[in-house]
Order: sequence, then C-alpha cells, then structure tokens
Amino acid sequence: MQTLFIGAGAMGGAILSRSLQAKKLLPENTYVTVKSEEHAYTLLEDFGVNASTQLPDLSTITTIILAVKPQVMKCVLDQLKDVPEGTIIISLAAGITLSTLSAAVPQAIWFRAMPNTPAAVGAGMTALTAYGEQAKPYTKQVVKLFEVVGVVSIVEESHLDCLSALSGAGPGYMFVIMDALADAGVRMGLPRDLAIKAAAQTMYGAGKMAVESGEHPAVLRDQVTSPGGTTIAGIAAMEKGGLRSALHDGVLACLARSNELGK
Ligand SMILES: NC(=O)C1=CN([C@@H]2O[C@H](COP(=O)(O)OP(=O)(O)OC[C@H]3O[C@@H](n4cnc5c(N)ncnc54)[C@H](OP(=O)(O)O)[C@@H]3O)[C@@H](O)[C@H]2O)C=CC1
Ligand SMILES: O=C(O)[C@@H]1CCC=N1
Repeated sequence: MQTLFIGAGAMGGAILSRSLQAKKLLPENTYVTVKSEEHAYTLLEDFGVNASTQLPDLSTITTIILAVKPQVMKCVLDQLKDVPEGTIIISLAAGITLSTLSAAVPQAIWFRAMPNTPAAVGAGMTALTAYGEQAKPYTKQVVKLFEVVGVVSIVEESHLDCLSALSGAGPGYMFVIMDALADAGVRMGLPRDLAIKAAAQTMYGAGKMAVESGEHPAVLRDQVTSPGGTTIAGIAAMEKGGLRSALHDGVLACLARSNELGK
C-alpha cells in the first residue's frame, strides 16, 4: 500500500507521525506533499518519508489523505483529476461534502473522516463516512488506518458534520477551559506550572473515567458533588455565568461555520 498525505500540519501531521511511530505506515511507502520546501525537508529528515512540495506519480498511490484547509481544497482537487480509478481518497476537511468531493474526482473511492488532534498521542476520536455502495467494501481498511490514532465511529454524513463541531473542534474548547481553570488557580495564588498541571491532569482523569466507566457524566459529577458542599457551590456560580449555554452556542456556531465552508 502506498499512502499519500496532502498536507501534514496540525491534523495530517498528527496522524502521519503516530502511524509511523506505530509502524502502521512504512516511511518508504509513505508520500507527503506540503506547501513549503522547509517543511518538506523537515519531514524527510525527521521521518524518512518521501516528502516534497510536488505531488508524486499518482499512478503508484493507493490511498490519499487530504489534510489541507477547506479553503485550498479546490486547487488540490484540480490536481487529483487524473488519479487512477479506485484510488481511495479520505478528506479530513470540515464542511466539504462527499457529493462535492466525488463530483470533482468521480473515479475515486471517497471517504470523509473527522479526527481530532489527540490523534497525535493515540487518543483521537474519528468520525468516518463512506461515500456510496462502492466505498463500503473498503471501510474496514480505512477504519484500521484511523484506529492507529484512537477510537473510530462510522456515522452518516450529517452526523459527521455535527461531530466536527463536537469532537473535531473539541480539543480547542478543552484547552480554553483548561487555561481558564489554570488562570483561576493563579488567581488564588498557585504557581502557574502547578495550576496548569492540576488542570490538565484533572481533565485527563475525568475524560479517562468517563470513557472507562461508561457512566453518564451526570452520575460521575454527582460523585464529586456533596449535598451542601463545595463543588455544588462552584458549579452553581459557573451555571450563573452561562457555562452550559456558552458550550451549546459555541458548538452550534462551529457547525454553522462548517456549513458555510462547505458552500
Ligand atoms: N486541526 C484540527 O484540529 C483538525 C483539522 N481538520 C481538518 O484537517 C484539514 C487540515 O487542517 P490543519 O491540519 O489544522 O491545517 P494546517 O494549516 O495545520 O496544515 C495544512 C497543511 O496543508 C499544507 N498545504 C497547504 N496548501 C497546500 C497545497 N496547495 N498543496 C499541498 N499541501 C498544502 C500545509 O503545508 P505547509 O506545512 O508547508 O504549510 C500544511 O502541511 C482541514 O481541512 C481541517 O478542516 C479536521 C479535524 C481536526
Ligand atoms: O477549525 C477547523 O476548521 C478544524 C476543523 C475541525 C477542527 N479544526
């Protein structure tokens, strides 16, 4: 299998590095096209992959991971017009629908994947959608590619867009919350590094607990929240500040932006 990454930034780079580390991709069979010469050189030096600013001979490539920004997708799709029939192409781009992608390169087998950056540490969440009956036999193979970087759910395309706004963008929300918690620690007088360590480990531990126990988050929250105690006082103040509605509105604004990018 010869795999080509087009784009290896925050997201493509996370999947690339983890897959190489896990030896699920071999450097000699992996091609990477990026925009800058400097980045191509670094990829070659760091990973030994075939990295360049030019596309390789596409007749030798079996799977392409499209990891460029939605705004440059049109230009990249133009360059893929002549890929051999049956090439598997997986787009990571937010918003751009499978019908648009497939109309641009109809002879390819199309998938959309919506991973997230914790893929870099093998703790990613990827939503995956196959385009049409012709893609279905290849789904297992594509799932395997993304299982290297975390958990995979096969979903319908409308749900993939919702998951872009929840889990795709989600690490961004989590880091804002983490930073805010650390700031609160500093406000109380904690040293910054201790406050960040405590905030990060607490979010990590809470996420791990939710995933491993399978409990509803409200049940886990109740375990922390003694009647008349301190945590409920904190939660009440946060709710007064609109914590839940801010999260709801944020996720919906993210979905609206992803729909705009797809137009
Ligand atoms: N970041 C995230 O958390 C997530 C992103 N996505 C999706 O992944 C895609 C990539 O996002 P992200 O990784 O954040 O973006 P980045 O800006 O971090 O990376 C973009 C990559 O595309 C390369 N590039 C730009 N133009 C071209 C071109 N014309 N030909 C080839 N390569 C090009 C860049 O090269 P160079 O490095 O040389 O600049 C860079 O490696 C987006 O469509 C986004 O919607 C999906 C889920 C999560
Ligand atoms: O912000 C973005 O557009 C990308 C898509 C999902 C997460 N990050």
